Amino acid sequence: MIAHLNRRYHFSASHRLHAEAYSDEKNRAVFGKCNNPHGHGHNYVVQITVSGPVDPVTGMVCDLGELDGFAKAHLLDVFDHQNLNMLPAFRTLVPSTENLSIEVHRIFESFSHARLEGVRIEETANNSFEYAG
Ligand SMILES: Nc1nc2c(c(=O)[nH]1)N=C([C@H](O)[C@H](O)COP(=O)(O)OP(=O)(O)OP(=O)(O)O)CN2
Ligand SMILES: [Zn+2]
Repeated sequence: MIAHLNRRYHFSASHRLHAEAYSDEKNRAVFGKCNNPHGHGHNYVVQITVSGPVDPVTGMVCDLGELDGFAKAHLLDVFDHQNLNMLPAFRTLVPSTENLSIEVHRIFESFSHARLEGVRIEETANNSFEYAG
């Protein structure tokens, strides 16, 4: 019996949407206020979905503690209170939430206690993005 487990994590980070391939003028035209050189911040909400057989003894897909420990070490300790543009993953990649979702998915592919089904990130109350690999 396969079940899905969803878990939400929160971190705050700043970013600037800016493509090196574009001129300053085109960056301003494409990204608007999000191209402000001083950046701006978000309180990101990351939802991780994993799946697996329900263990007949524990009744669990996986122990939430295992997922929380992985998220702390590989997500929260890496992204919280950081400037996303300065992180290795986004040195040459625009830190849009689409790209952030793909990066977080890449990270959680290494979680070994259940199968990663997808990543959903809320950037603001109005914007959310999903990536399922
Ligand atoms: N396709 C994408 N478009 C945009 C992204 C993104 O990640 N992918 N991100 C942004 C911004 O980072 C921006 O900060 C979001 O701003 P905005 O759309 O204005 O957000 P809200 O509408 O929720 O906030 P308001 O204060 O109501 O404007 C932009 N586009
Ligand atoms: Zn933003």
